[in-house]
Amino acid sequence: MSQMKQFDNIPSTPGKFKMEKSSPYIHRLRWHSSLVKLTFWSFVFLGMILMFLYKSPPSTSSSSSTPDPSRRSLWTPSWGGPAWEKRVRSSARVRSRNGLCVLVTGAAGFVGTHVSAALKRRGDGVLGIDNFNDYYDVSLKRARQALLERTGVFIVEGDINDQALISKLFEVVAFTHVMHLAAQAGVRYAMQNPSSYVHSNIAGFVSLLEVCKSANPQPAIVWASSSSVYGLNTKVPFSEKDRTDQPASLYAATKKAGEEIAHTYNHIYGLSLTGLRFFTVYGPWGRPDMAYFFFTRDMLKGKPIPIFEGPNHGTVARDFTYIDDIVKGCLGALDTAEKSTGSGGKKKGPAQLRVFNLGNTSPVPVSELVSILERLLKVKAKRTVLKMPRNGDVQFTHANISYAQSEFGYKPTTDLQTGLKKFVRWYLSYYSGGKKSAQ
Ligand SMILES: O=C(O)[C@H]1O[C@H](OP(=O)(O)OP(=O)(O)OC[C@H]2O[C@@H](n3ccc(=O)[nH]c3=O)[C@H](O)[C@@H]2O)[C@H](O)[C@@H](O)[C@H]1O
Repeated sequence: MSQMKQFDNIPSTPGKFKMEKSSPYIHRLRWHSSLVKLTFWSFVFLGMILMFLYKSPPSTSSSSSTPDPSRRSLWTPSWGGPAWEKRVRSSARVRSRNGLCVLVTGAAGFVGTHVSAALKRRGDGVLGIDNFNDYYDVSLKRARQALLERTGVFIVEGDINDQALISKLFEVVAFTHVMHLAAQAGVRYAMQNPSSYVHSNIAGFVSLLEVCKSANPQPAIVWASSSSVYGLNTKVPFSEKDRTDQPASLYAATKKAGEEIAHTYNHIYGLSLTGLRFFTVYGPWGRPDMAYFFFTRDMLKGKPIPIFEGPNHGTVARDFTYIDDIVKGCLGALDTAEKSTGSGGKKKGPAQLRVFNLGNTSPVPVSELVSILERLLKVKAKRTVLKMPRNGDVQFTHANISYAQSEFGYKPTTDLQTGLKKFVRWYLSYYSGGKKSAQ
């Protein structure tokens, strides 16, 4: 303590320290005190170095992580080390004969959670990765993570733009498949934060493909495109053969870009790539930014519900698709994905390139969705009819699913009434008793 006092007396700004003429005794005293100071600071410095080495992951490569610059980063990269690798290996271990070994990106997301759980249930090896960004309520993502952890799925916290991390995962596990679901979703939010779409849906996808093309063996990749690529098309139902060159939102444009990028990596490197055009997926553990979710929340709070209508009071409708049907489609696409043909970054022959609609084939007007919710919640909605804003929305979507049906027997079986019933049951139990509040 007395020693500390001595140090306290030393001016902290060396430039302001005034040297005085002094006696030899004082000189000796100063010299002695300098030695004590030097020893003390050496220990402090050494301690800091040891602390730093202890805290940092053994792999130096994590320092190259590049979280989304446009968004508050809620995770600190911490990966690597024997214990971490053991968790990665154990989560990805295949437990059934001929099972797949799948890296699921966006595993704490809505579709990612359901697909990961379904794969794990069949005995496939599953490892998740998610950056836990704050686009919507992070606690919901954490709850999904906890759910998956209970089934033995480990989610690595990291960004798909972190090539060092993804490469490390491929070093530790020879994934046979990648289910790529990490994305910046939402058609309207693109007006507020355009760069987050470029970061996740374009740069992130390219980063992931760069690692996949160099992996040995290369995995087969199934990834989430979107019904929004049909943009301003008016011919229904939407078929994979239709044009997709008039997107109505930046979200749609980045998904369309993803389809072109997939073509390139398939062509140059022999990567097997399957894009799935999801049609307004809904269900338990869903995304709070989607209409069915926040309509439910706001109706329960007695708040008004903005219902969009098209020109001339035209109906706005969606081919709402229940999550379990989407999961079956994802598994079907994974199971029928052929192997990539390249190795070590070199193409050896032509590889599979596919794109499928995964919809429900029966569009429902948004006003009808609200009526179903009214019956299920036993609440009268305060409807406010608004003109559909020109910020990314399209008036209707309707999938032709015959291609997915013929390739892997895709056949949706859940109508909106049944699916919403399951969603509402989940919603009420998840947010029960005011323990958690929907944001
Ligand atoms: O298929 C997709 O690829 C996309 O599906 C989803 O987009 P959308 O179909 O637009 O879903 P969602 O916002 O729930 O609006 C549903 C309906 O409610 C109407 N809607 C919406 C908001 C509102 O305030 N009022 C309203 O009437 C609105 O006009 C619409 O008719 C995903 O979010 C997107 O990430 C992507 O996956």
